[in-house]
Amino acid sequence: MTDPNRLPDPNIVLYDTMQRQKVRFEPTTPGHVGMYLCGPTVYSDAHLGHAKKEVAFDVVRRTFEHFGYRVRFVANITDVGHLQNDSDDGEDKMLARARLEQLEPMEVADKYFWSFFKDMDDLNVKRPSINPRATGHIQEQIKLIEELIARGHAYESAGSVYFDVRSWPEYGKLSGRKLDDLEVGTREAVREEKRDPRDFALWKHAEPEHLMRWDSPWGVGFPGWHIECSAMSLKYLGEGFDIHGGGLDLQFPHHEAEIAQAEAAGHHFARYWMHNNMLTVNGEKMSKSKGNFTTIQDVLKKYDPMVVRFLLVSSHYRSVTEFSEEVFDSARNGYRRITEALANLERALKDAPAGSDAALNSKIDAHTQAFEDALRDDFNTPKAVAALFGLTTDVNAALNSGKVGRESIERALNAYRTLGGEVLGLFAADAQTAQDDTEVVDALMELVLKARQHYRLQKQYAQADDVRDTLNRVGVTVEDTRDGARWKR
Ligand SMILES: Nc1ncnc2c1ncn2[C@@H]1O[C@H](COP(=O)(O)OP(=O)(O)OP(=O)(O)O)[C@@H](O)[C@H]1O
Ligand SMILES: [Zn+2]
Repeated sequence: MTDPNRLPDPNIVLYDTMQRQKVRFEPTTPGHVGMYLCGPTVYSDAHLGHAKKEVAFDVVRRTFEHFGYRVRFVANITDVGHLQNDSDDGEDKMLARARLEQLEPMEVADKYFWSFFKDMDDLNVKRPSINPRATGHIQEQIKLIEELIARGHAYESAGSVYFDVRSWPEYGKLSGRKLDDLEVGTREAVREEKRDPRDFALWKHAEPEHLMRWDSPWGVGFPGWHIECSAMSLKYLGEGFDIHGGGLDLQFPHHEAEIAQAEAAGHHFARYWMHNNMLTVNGEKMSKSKGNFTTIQDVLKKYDPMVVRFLLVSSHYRSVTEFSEEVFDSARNGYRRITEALANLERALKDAPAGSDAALNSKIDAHTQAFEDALRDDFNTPKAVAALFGLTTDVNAALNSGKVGRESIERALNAYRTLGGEVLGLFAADAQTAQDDTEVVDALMELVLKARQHYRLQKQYAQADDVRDTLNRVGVTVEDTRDGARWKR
């Protein structure tokens, strides 16, 4: 178990997209971390790409908690304002889906909100401390837009309000884009409403057929996509909060717009920016619009959720994760190696002698240290997983060489449960499953070995060898000792 009295670790380093380098994390409030993560637009089932992002930031959160910080993790739900093609015109993604499924827009939002949380629960992603929805924060968004108008950074036009990018020279600082190089993607009609085609919508006038609508100082309308995140992160995390996260593809325009909206209104925004890289299929980003996606639920029909999570943490959050059957198979084997060592330890604990094994203890401590150092260095999960494999090799060697003292077994079990379980989140239901399986497997093996013994006593050696060969084929070896037959895998 993570020590609940551990003092906040001052040596956590993270890659800050804004500063374009690794920097040491220094919290605004000592011992606390405020994190905001851009959540899903709830109009369809989540795919494996979304899982990469959620698991990546779940590990960031768990790492801070492990290192003695109290984390407030805010992740929003976008249920209005995200227009198709991420631009300022086109239909709202929620409304398009509502039409397709013949549902109320809020029914669509709730349906996919719950399916998203079911997926995340399955993947053992911790629930956010606060999970604000855009439609529940219309007042906060209107207030922020009013502040921007008052300061001369936004203007009303035909019932919509736009952010005036020319009034804010820092626009582009996160993504490194120059205003003059930006493409202009909107239709002519929308362009005519804007002073500059690159201005983006803060509030949109709602046509009579538009179902999601609210009163505002500028008439009936709905908020733009970006404004919700500036308003809700500041509301729940306060000025100059610590970390803002999201997918690399959100850097522009979404995060750029979030920063401009908050800072131009006079607020201090996020102090560190973290972005996860993409999950790819044949080298291309998995995405809904490309149609090359596999939903999390479809993946879970075939693979254990903990194997999926293991696959995701086996690559770094800032690296691309390529998705294929082969990658899954190797993740399954890797994950099994670790859970089998855990099960072997649990089995060994039952009749472990008292005492401790100094050599094994120091190996366990060294692997724990390597694991923690890896995570301190920009949440390097592949290196942390390598430390778990190192632990597994040493644990297996010790168990195979004879009886290990109870204290050392408990120390190893604690390392697995803390590092693999609490920090990487890899043993959700499985810690239980591994234990249940162990009991079943033990009972079955006892029966099988009894049957083999019976054949041998009857001098039916061919049958006895057949039992042993069959077990060998599935990786179980049988040893005949003076105390009877023993098996191991
Ligand atoms: N393949 C992916 N790998 C990692 N993160 C992803 C991937 N696809 C989407 N995300 C992240 O999930 C969040 C929501 O993405 P979004 O709903 O736009 O998904 P999408 O499949 O890219 O949809 P669309 O193709 O319609 O843009 C974003 O933060 C995005 O960065
Ligand atoms: Zn956002």
